[in-house]
Amino acid sequence: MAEVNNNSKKANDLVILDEDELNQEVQKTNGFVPEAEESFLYDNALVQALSFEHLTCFNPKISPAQPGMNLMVRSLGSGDYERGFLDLLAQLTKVGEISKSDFLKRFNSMKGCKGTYYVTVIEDTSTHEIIGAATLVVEQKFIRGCAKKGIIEEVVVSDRYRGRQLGKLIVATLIEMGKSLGCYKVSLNCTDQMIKFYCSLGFKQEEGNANFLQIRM
Ligand SMILES: CC(=O)SCCNC(=O)CCNC(=O)[C@H](O)C(C)(C)COP(=O)(O)OP(=O)(O)OC[C@H]1O[C@@H](n2cnc3c(N)ncnc32)[C@H](O)[C@@H]1OP(=O)(O)O
Repeated sequence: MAEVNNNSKKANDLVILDEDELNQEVQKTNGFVPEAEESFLYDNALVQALSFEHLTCFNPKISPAQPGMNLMVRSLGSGDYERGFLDLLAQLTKVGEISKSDFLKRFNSMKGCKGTYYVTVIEDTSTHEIIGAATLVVEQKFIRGCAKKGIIEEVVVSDRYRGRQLGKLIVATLIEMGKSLGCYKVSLNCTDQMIKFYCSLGFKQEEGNANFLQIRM
């Protein structure tokens, strides 16, 4: 549900739209959503509540609530298209041509899968640029008494901000988020070169179970 300003009525009239109506409004405006109406993929209170007190891998200490001057760790927002979120992802892999309308359709579809997609970003609040991102996907299972498993994907820090612990910060944020959401484990796959980085955050290669297989379509 979202509140939008309905200009055909009085200027301050607000109406509540369901998901389909919101998508129609987005199409009418070619994807543009005024900043005042920004919505977030998940509740930002979840990030702010995470404690990093027990973590020893940060020197100096930083946390999602205190990531450093002019930085903010939060959920992906509907306005992050303009803040360079996709340009940042392009530093990780191919992104392709994505219009604002495409972005918002995918954003709303993810938001509709409540409790599944936790795309998390770091914003430089002095420039309003997205300079770090990573995704936690929470997979629901039948095994282990209907358990939940977390998967970390698409970890990237802007090349202008690397070496400032922000990669560790965003991954540790998603690990702690997975814990607080009740995941029994969190996994990821990465290149050989990145193993040391992830092991420094507690990931382990399990003997006899460290293979990652795929078919590319
Ligand atoms: C599951 C996945 O998504 S895997 C894909 C990972 N992402 C990428 O490869 C995209 C391109 N790379 C990046 O965006 C960044 O280099 C990141 C996200 C990997 C690391 O971001 P940074 O903010 O630079 O990391 P941070 O400053 O927290 O570094 C922490 C440690 O990891 C090490 N490290 C950082 N990047 C790398 C790397 N590419 N390879 C090996 N080690 C690395 C650092 O040297 C540092 O080690 P130290 O604590 O011993 O000094």
